[in-house]
Amino acid sequence: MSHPTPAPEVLTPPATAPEVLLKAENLYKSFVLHAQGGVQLPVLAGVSLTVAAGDCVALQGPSGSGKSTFMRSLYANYRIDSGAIWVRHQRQWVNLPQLPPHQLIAVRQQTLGYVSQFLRVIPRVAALEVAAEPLMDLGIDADIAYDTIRQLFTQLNLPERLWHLSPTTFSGGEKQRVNIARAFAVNYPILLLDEPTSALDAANREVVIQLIEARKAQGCALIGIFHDEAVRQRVCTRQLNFGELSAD
Ligand SMILES: Nc1ncnc2c1ncn2[C@@H]1O[C@H](COP(=O)(O)OP(=O)(O)OP(=O)(O)O)[C@@H](O)[C@H]1O
Repeated sequence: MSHPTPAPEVLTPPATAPEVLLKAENLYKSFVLHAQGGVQLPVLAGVSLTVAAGDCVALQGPSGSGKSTFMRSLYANYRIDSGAIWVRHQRQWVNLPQLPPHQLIAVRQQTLGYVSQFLRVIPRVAALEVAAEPLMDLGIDADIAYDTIRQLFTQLNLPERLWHLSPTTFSGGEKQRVNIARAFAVNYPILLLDEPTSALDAANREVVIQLIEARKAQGCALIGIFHDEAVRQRVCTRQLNFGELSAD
């Protein structure tokens, strides 16, 4: 008598949650106005945020509620009063406020990118060089670095006649596109975006939305301030409301 062959067991792989790449814990930050009688201005009071690969978190809240302060603290531009900012850097967790300067530079070169609203320009340094600098700092071959930037400039519709000029005289939107090319040229695992489309027309806003979507799909963790609600709704997966204490 033959026995029925047991049906093979169907093995479904365990669902794995996206990897957490940044964890801000209980941030406190106040400004002390030394020139105005030492007045203390509390801005961040216990803000926490956990961001995983593929996430895009919008910082939301009224003007003056602390969005930029939080973002600058995440980049360690501002010293926080207390709390921790854990960043996944080269397969290890590092706490940004406690890093010695040379390690902070390494985190900013390899892991944590930042698109500020304003491009810092140096007279006589061409737009191509300004945008290629982060790639060159990583030791990328100059030909590859410049090719990457040419592609991004083309994608961002930055006229070729401007590429070899210093961005000193560029319009706001042209400077912003140089800044975006600079940050998107590197494959940072974490990207901070401070109003990346504020000076752009509709066509270039769309290009930036596509760049952000591509980064999300690659597993980048993004945190941004987007005053443009249409952009925010397209790219953000959730939001951190200032006034609330956490978005874990
Ligand atoms: N360097 C600074 N020194 C003193 N006070 C500051 C400094 N930076 C920000 N502030 C104060 O901190 C508070 C929060 O400012 P912040 O720029 O973080 O707000 P925001 O939510 O980004 O506002 P907006 O949407 O208008 O850009 C404001 O009251 C501001 O005056």
